[in-house]
Amino acid sequence: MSDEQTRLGELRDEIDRIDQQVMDLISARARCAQEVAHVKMAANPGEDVFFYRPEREAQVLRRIKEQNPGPLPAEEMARLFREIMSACLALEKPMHIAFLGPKGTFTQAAALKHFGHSVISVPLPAIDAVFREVESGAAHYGVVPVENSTEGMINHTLDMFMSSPLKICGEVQLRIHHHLLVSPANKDQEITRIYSHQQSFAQCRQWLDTHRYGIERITVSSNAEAARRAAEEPGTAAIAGDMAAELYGLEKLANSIEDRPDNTTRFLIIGKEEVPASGHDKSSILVSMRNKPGALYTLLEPFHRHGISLTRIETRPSPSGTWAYVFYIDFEGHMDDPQVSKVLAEIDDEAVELKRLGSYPIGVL
Ligand SMILES: O=C(O)C(=O)C[C@]1(C(=O)O)C=C[C@@H](O)C=C1
Repeated sequence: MSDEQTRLGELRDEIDRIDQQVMDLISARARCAQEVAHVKMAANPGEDVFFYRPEREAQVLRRIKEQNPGPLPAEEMARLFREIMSACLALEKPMHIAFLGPKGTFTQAAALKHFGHSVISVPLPAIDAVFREVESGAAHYGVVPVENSTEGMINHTLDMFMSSPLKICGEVQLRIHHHLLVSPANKDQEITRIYSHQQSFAQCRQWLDTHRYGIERITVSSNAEAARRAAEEPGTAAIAGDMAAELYGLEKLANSIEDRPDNTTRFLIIGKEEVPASGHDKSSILVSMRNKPGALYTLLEPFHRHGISLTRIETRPSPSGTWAYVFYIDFEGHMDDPQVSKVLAEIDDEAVELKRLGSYPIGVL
């Protein structure tokens, strides 16, 4: 046996021993999570038990990132623990997560990034259908896109909060990489049509104008639908992401064709519960102000005075009348924080309506 083979043998024996220890420790952790479930059920007999604890998960993942000794990158270590916690939660209670489908969309990728792969993910055809699924209790939580760094807000999601009783329980950001995809059978054929979602065409506009100018662009309901069509129709391609490419067995003609290298979409987790503070949180509100001079100043000034940072403000037309507006505001902090409570109390005095959409941990992964 060569020196190399001897050394490899020793190292692999060591890896086997470590794997056994890792497995024993993960199993001990899973038994602990089962015990946690019993404690939660005993404390709330006959009631809805919230097994999923977003604030606790955020704290665990933050600690892992802070204390990771290397050589694995902190992001990678957090992803491994994300999956371990996901499997532990599934032992407590299998979670049904509704998302804007079909299968293979970026929203599904976001749902799996946030909850891990041990959930049951349920594709639905529209944003309002995701809200309804969670409102009816058919799904425990929902995942919907809310804004893209290139294309701006997804107004349909914002507008749903005007009428829905659901709360925002979390957020997750996903780097969006679009690829030009073809079926292996069509690889050498001339492409005469490209399918994609309207947002993806917008995010790849310059690349398409430079590299595929003049080829017909056909807008469909999702990237995954575009990939499905490209898999079936000769002479076509799709612009979609990795999940859709994998699902429909497509090959990449061109990789990461989004115009902006930082192209990112933010998604919201919606559910029925209010989430306690995790120590690093964000909150969202909807406010409708009287239409009078200085209304926007009156709304924003308390945030400035109490030292609360706004992370987003959007204006939407109010459903109640012409030229009336609703402000959608995200800010740092939790609604239980004394400073935040003061700001909201002041706004409440001035606003026609203030709706608290929820406080939730700032996305960790
Ligand atoms: O701490 C809890 O409440 C648990 O249920 C345990 C645990 C975990 O595996 O760490 C599992 C699911 C929750 O979402 C949060 C954490």
